[in-house]
Amino acid sequence: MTESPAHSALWPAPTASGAVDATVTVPGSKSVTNRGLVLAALSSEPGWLRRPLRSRDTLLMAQALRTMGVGIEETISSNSSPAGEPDGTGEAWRVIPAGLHGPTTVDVGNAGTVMRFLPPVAALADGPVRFDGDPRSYERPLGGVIEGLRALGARIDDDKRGALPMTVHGKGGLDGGRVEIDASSSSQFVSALLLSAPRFNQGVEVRHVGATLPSMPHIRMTVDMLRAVGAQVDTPESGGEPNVWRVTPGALLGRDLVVEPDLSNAQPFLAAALITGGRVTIPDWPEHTTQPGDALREIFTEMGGSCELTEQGLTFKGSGRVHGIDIDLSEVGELTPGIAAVAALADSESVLRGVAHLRLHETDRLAALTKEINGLGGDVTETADGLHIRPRPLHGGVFHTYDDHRMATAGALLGLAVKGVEVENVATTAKTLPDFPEMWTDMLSPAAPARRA
Ligand SMILES: O=C(O)C1=C[C@@H](OP(=O)(O)O)[C@@H](O)[C@H](O)C1
Ligand SMILES: C=C(OP(=O)(O)O)C(=O)O
Repeated sequence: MTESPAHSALWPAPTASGAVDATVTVPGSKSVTNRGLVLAALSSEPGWLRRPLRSRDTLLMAQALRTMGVGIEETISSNSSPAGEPDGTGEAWRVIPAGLHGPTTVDVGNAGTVMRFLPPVAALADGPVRFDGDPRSYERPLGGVIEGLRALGARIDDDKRGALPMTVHGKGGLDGGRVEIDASSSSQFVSALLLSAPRFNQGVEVRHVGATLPSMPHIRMTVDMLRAVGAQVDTPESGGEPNVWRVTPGALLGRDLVVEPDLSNAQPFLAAALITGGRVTIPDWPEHTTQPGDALREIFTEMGGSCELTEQGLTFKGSGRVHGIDIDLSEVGELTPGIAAVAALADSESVLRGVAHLRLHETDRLAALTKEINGLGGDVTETADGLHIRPRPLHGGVFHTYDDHRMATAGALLGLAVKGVEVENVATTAKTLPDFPEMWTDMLSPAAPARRA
């Protein structure tokens, strides 16, 4: 299977020579793009995804759907609306649903969204679909999806019991019904079963029975996007039982979806304003969103900045001071590496809590952040469910990334304030933000041109 390239190349992280002042256009959301692709593929009519994210995770998703029979046409123009009118949105993908079929093999890379969202789709296909991916994908939790699908009527051969690689023996449909799963290791188990559920014969009732459930905004995103294509979903928030979601069977509509910028990928740029006491504007920041990255407005304000949402986008200003923070990040776990990097440069200690499940992300993020920040002279300790960060004067050195895009951007952040930081394999940012090194350099250049992704 395709593995992320083993780059040992070192990228000298640029030091900021002063306060940054830039406008940075951030490409589309990974989470929205990959949900949009799955829902469009399951619809009863063609649909459009505009400004999709083009990165390793989303190209793997598109390729996997294609190999199961779905048509995905990529167009890059300013004239790509269904009516042929100029719409100015640039890249657009037209998704043409078709009968899903095997036999085929899906490469999940190390994309949680691909390895969790697609097995239920494969259960609807006619024929076997083999799932394989990067070595790390074998270690990431999948039990809730496998056991959940079995309970709903699917046949799955998982050679290693509860993990990849595995084969889903699709029968062209799935009974569906009630299922209990423990999604404490990943909210994506719940999202996965909900996304395909309108196509299950009986829909689904998913009951989460574990002690904790991370990343609730991502489950809300799943529910919102299902409703936007015509699905009927009952949730705890809509008066249902706690930890229970129900999806009614029914046809999904082909829609025209404009993908929001990825607010979690906006994090390093906002953090640059905070660390340097500068100012960064992110155009197209949505007024309302389910993306967890929206929480950065509050989190980085508490850490010493201020922000304003205008027609130009979100403008975040640093004050020249960076404060530590004591915070439960369970809802927004994917923001942890960036927050940890900022916290290591703060004027007081930080405690980051509620993120034990990060040990099973792209890498063990708690161990990796501790080791790499301490390798530069920091003082970070792992707790049972997070990190305790005591800022210390840092020095240069190699910041290892463990094939984790968010480790690479965390290293770049430290490099802004610390001379001689070299980020190993910055190319791993291709998972969700292939242009990161170029965008970072542009942000730091005196002219700081506004880039259109
Ligand atoms: O559903 C999604 O799009 C995601 C859910 C979260 O996963 P976990 O609940 O496994 O943390 C998040 O960390 C990941 O980056 C994207
Ligand atoms: C945890 C992440 O990704 P994945 O979708 O692979 O779980 C992430 O992007 O921080």
